[in-house]
Amino acid sequence: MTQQQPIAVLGGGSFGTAFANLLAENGQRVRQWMRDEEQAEAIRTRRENPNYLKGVRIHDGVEPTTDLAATLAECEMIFVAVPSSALRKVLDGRSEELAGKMLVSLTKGIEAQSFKLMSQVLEEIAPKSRIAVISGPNLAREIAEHELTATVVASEDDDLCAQVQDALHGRTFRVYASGDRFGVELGGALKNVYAIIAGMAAALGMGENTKGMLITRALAEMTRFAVQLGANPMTFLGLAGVGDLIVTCSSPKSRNYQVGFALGEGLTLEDAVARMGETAEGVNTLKVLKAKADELQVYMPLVAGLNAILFGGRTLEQVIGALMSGEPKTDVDFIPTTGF
Ligand SMILES: NC(=O)c1ccc[n+]([C@@H]2O[C@H](COP(=O)([O-])OP(=O)(O)OC[C@H]3O[C@@H](n4cnc5c(N)ncnc54)[C@H](O)[C@@H]3O)[C@@H](O)[C@H]2O)c1
Ligand SMILES: O=P(O)(O)OC[C@H](O)CO
Repeated sequence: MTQQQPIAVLGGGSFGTAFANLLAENGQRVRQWMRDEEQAEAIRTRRENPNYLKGVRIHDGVEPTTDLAATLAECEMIFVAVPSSALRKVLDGRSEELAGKMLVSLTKGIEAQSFKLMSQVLEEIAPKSRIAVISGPNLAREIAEHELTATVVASEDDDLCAQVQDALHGRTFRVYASGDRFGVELGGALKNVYAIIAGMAAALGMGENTKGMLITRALAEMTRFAVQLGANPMTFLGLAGVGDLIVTCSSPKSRNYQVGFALGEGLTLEDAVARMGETAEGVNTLKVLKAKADELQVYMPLVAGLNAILFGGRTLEQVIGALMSGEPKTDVDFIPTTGF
């Protein structure tokens, strides 16, 4: 009998660890690649990641490894969970090793210079591979602790979506499919910026009305931007849009929210990021998003306001004042009535 082929997860952080465990709990053999041999050895011997998701037992079906070439050679389905700043570095030059493989990005970020989403970077690095993305309201710790969770796998390749659904579906994890890879991935990247703002608002003790306004106007803003780039606005009404926006803007477990909270408490951006100690994609996304919104002339007052506070020397009070006294606007003006 042939042995079932292992599945790879690239990344030794919170999300890579949560996904490796999820797959192993579904009966898959998993190779979790990470760069740090000390961390891999600790997982091998203690069955716990020493740096992330403390207290979560790593399933025996997860084999940590630092051998990337062997991992890519052995696995057909490869989940990528390294930060956006590292993805290109990790896989560049491996086009032939990745040819024909199923590559699924879990990374929610935008490349700084190119404004490419991570699946677009994967496409460039590995043009002969099959590519999908996963995005949704998916806090790593909640997945690892078996809170009921849903996500979206998006690809133009229906068979790939079905195979990913098959690998991930379990008692506590449900996977919806979508053909809108760009919209799903863009939603996951953009919401991180608004989670920083929501964290700031929470630290300042702002009310529930404020939270409702913030999340709804954030959805308006990100959808307006996405439509300008040609995305389907309906995708933003799904799990990878409003679903992820709600969880990330409401939860102190979100690292982007934590950075915002620390900023609201008066820490500098540097100290806020250092105190949190994990990846907060929203900080880099904010910079590239602000530049792109300016270039495309898309009205994004929340992005502009946060950018002015973090990089423009404005105070929070000044920005709130400007946002509240802006010219009157229409409520739902961001979904075109035709064309989609
Ligand atoms: N944690 C979550 O709840 C969650 C949920 C959904 C999506 N994501 C996305 O997953 C991606 C990874 O986030 P995370 O939560 O695992 O981050 P993390 O901070 O928990 O871990 C990042 C990991 O990447 C590794 N890394 C950094 N640079 C590297 C490099 N050059 N080569 C190899 N490894 C490198 C680090 O050593 C660390 O193990 C992010 O884009 C994030 O937005 C995270
Ligand atoms: O911890 P964050 O802020 O990176 O958010 C995690 C996930 O993206 C939530 O879906």
